[in-house]
Amino acid sequence: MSESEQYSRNTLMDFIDYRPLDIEICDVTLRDGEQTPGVVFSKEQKLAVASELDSMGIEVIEAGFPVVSAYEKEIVKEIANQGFNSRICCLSRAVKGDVDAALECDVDIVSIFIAMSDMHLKYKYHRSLEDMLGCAKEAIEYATDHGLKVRFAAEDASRTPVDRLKQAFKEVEKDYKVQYVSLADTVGILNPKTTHYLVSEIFKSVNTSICIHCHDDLGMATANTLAAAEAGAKQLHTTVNAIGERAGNASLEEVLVALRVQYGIDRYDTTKLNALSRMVSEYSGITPSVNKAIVGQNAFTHESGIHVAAILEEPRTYELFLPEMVGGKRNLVVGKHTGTKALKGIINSIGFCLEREELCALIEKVKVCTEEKRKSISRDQLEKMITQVKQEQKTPGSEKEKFSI
Ligand SMILES: CC(=O)SCCNC(=O)CCNC(=O)[C@H](O)C(C)(C)COP(=O)(O)OP(=O)(O)OC[C@H]1O[C@@H](n2cnc3c(N)ncnc32)[C@H](O)[C@@H]1OP(=O)(O)O
Ligand SMILES: O=C(O)CCC(=O)C(=O)O
Repeated sequence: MSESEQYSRNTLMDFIDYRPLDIEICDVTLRDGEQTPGVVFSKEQKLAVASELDSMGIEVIEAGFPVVSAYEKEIVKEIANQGFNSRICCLSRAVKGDVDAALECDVDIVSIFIAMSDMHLKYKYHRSLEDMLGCAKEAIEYATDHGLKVRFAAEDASRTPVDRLKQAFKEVEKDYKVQYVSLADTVGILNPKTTHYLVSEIFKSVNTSICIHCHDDLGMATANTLAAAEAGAKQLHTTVNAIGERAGNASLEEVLVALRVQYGIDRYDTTKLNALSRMVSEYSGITPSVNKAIVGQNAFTHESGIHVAAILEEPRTYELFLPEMVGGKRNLVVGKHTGTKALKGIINSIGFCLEREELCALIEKVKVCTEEKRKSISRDQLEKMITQVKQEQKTPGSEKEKFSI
């Protein structure tokens, strides 16, 4: 570890008793991500995203929900037959027809879900808990009898009594071989503490690996996913660019980078994250906000004079990790908040060299101009300004030209 990396470590982690995480990622971009209103991926697009996820080392890819349409089924089957290292999973209701569709797709795992919260039982199914659990057990039995591995997923788990979840998971565990039980925070009601409590309680009472599926309605999906991992969840669900129902899911980018910089898990190829984000952004038509962590346009963009001056000495002063780690690029912007050191560094980097007075004149011009126009200055505009300043300095007494951007 370099000296600057050492300085950049979160030493507060040393005071907390973290156990090493035993996790895997199940990326659900192609299923929950596609449930974003208006998003429809083509077969080629889903294959391209799956291929990138596979090459990054993502353990499980949820390729779709085959019963949704004939085309969806065809795509899931094609992804399942690519020979990826990632295991391929698909979604299924507790309905024989859905399991049949999964079987036709040659997936490795089928995720059979039911909700067991009073809310969903009453208003969605209009059926009793016993009835729905019976359907789930039948579907699980049918799937396992036909050689499918099964994840038993509790939709709306975060609004389901914990004892009810424990009981249901125990019953299923007793009679069937399921690979995972899954806890979904379907409406994003959890926070890191309640997530930790929920997962710890289930962890104590089951012998099956636990999955966590978080939504971002309160902006806590990534934090909750990590809290779940700390409480013993094995499989963490993510989507690229955090797309998904309503406010989306836990972001793949955030979870992978947090796992790396906070927990030392570095087996995923994070250098592909920015390219993958752009791919999903193009295919989904949804651009991440400029200040989105890791893949947003501003994630490595700096303007403030004090920051840029320090970054020119050592980027880690104002960057938790270097852009190369996530396939990103640093961008130093000239604008209202630019200082002399920053400006000098930036103009030197593009091949200009100014005397002290010229530099002072340039910075004044930059401030006036950006405050008037209320935007930063492009590279071309900067070069023109430099030429103007040089000209003005050569002919003292000449009237200063006003720069317009
Ligand atoms: C939390 C989640 O993300 S869950 C996944 C959500 N994803 C989707 O809905 C994918 C897109 N959906 C679709 O294309 C369609 O809704 C389909 C193909 C799944 C079903 O279509 P339809 O057969 O027309 O049913 P419809 O959507 O009207 O209603 C859903 C039915 O499934 C039932 N159902 C819902 N979840 C489950 C479940 N986990 N197990 C069993 N039945 C379920 C509902 O009770 C309802 O039954 P009903 O028709 O007897 O009232
Ligand atoms: O838990 C799962 O795997 C699926 C459920 C889901 O998508 C949700 O509840 O939001």
